[in-house]
Amino acid sequence: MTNNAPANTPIRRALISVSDKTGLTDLGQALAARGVELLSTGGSAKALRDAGLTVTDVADVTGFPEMMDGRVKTLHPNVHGGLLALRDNADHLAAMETHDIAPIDLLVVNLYPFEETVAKGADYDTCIENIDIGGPAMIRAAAKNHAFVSVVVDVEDYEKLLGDMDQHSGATCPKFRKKLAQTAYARTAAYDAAVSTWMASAIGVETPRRRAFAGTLAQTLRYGENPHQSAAFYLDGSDRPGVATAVQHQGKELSYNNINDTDAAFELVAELDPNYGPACAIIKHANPCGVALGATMVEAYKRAFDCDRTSAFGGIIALNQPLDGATAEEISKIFTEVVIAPGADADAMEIFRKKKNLRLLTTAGLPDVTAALLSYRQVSGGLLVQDKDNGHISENNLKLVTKRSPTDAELADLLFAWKVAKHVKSNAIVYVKDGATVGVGAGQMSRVDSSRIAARKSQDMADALGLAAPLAQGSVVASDAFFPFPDGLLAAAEAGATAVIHPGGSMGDKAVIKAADDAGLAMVFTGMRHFRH
Ligand SMILES: NC(=O)c1ncn([C@@H]2O[C@H](COP(=O)(O)O)[C@@H](O)[C@H]2O)c1NC=O
Repeated sequence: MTNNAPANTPIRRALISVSDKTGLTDLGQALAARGVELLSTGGSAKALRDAGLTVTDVADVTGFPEMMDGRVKTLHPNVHGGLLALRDNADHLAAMETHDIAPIDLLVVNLYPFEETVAKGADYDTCIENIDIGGPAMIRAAAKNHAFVSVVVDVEDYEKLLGDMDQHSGATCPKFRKKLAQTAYARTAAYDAAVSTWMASAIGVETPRRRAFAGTLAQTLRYGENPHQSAAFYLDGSDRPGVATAVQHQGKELSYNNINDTDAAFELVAELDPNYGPACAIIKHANPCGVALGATMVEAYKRAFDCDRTSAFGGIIALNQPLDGATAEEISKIFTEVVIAPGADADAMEIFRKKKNLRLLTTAGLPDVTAALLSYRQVSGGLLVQDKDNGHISENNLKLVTKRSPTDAELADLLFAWKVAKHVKSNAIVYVKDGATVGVGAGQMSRVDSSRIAARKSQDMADALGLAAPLAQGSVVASDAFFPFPDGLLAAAEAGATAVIHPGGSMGDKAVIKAADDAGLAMVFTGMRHFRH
C-alpha cells in the first residue's frame, strides 16, 4: 500500500462488465441503494437498465462507441486512468483533472467464457473470438491499484463485497481489497493458462517452451498425506467423470489420501468398460488389492474381496456400473472408506444411509480412458509432464512367443490381468483366474519379489478360505515390464501360473522364452510397457 492510502476507501463509482450475468441485477440494485454510481458495458448495462437502474454507458465515459465486435470497449485512458490513478499522488490527481478522468473505485468483471467455449469443442476462430482482452486489462489495472480500488471477478464474492461495504460505512477495508486483488491475478493467470494450453494443442506444439498451470480451490483439506502436512484440493476445470466432479451423497469430507485412492480406483475400473459386464476394484494406498468381474455387481465385489480380504478392510471401492442394493448390503459388512460408481439406486442409498462414515460418490458415467490427457509430477525445482498412460492392448496386438498358445480362457484372463497391471505400482505382478485377481505384487524394487509377494498373498488367502491349493494355482500372470531373466517367470510358474503376458523386448528374451517353453507355459508379448510410479 502507498503510505498515505486511507485505510478504508469509499465506493462511489463502479464499473460493471460481466459475461456471466448471474446475480448482476441484485448486485446493481444493492450498489445503487448504497449510493454507488454505475458505469457499464453493452449487455451488462442493458440488463441493469432493464431492472430499472440508472446506468452510464462506458461509451459515454470513453467518448468512443464499443467497436470491432466488442474487441474495443473499455480500452481507454478514461477507464484505465480511473482505475490506476493513485489518489494520494499529486501528479496523478493533476493528470485526472487535466484529462477529465474520474476515479473508478470498484471494478466488477467476469471474462468471456473462453474455457467453456473450448470445452464445447468450438472451432479455432470461435475460440479466438472468445479470448477476452479488455476484461483482463481492467482486472490487472484495478488489482495493481488495490490500495484504492476493489476488484471483483467471481459472482461468489458479490455478497462478501456488500458485507465489507456495510461493515465500513460504504467503504472497503485494505485487507479485503488485497484478498480481492490476489484472486483477480489468479483469475487472469488461469485464464491465460487456459488460452495457452488450448493454443499449444490447437497448433500442435507438444512441448511448449513456456507452460502455465492453474487451478481453482475446491476444498481446503483437513491435512495432507500425513497430519502434519497442510493440503488443499484444486480443480483444473475438466468435466471428466471422477473424484473431482463426483457428487458426494454422505459421509465425512474426503481426505487427501481418499481423493488419491478414489482416483486410482475409478481410473482402474473405467478400463473395464461395460462390455466386460459388472466389475469392481478395491484399492488400498493407490494399489488394487482386488479387482474382479462378475455376472452381477455383488458377485464382482465378492470376488474382488476374496483376493485379499485383509487388505480390503478400510479400502476404496470403485464400480463400473451403478451401485445396487445387493452390492451395498455386501459392502456394508466391513468398514469401507469410499464407494465410487456411475450412479446408485434407491435401495443402495437407503442401505448406505445407516453407514454414516462411508462416503458414497456418484459420477456422470465412466471417464474415457483413451482420451489424450497430460499427467504432471512435481520434482524439486520442476514439473515432469507427460501424456497420461492411455495405452491399450487388444488380442490383435499380442505376439505369441512360446510353443503353446493360450487357451481362450487364458487369453481372456491375460488381457484382464494386463489392464489391472497398468494400475499397479511397478514392479507389478498380477495373477488372475477366471476374471478375478488372485494375487497382486506391487511396488517392489525387484520383479522376483513382486512375483513372490503376489504368490504368498494367494497362498494366505487360500489358507484363510480353507482351500487346499493357493488361489494362483491355474492362474495367468501379467508383468508391467519385461522379465529380464527367467527367475521372475519361474517364480510365477511355481506359484501356479500357466500363461504369461508381458511387454518382452529384453536382451534376455531368448532365455525367458526357453524357460517358459520348458515349464509348458503359454506366453505373449504386448510390445508395450506400463511402468507406474
Ligand atoms: N474489449 C474490451 O474493451 C472489453 N472490455 C470488457 N470486455 C468484456 O466484455 C464482457 C461484458 O460485455 P457485455 O457487458 O457487453 O455483456 C466482459 O466479459 C468483459 O470482460 C471487453 N471485451 C473483450 O475484450
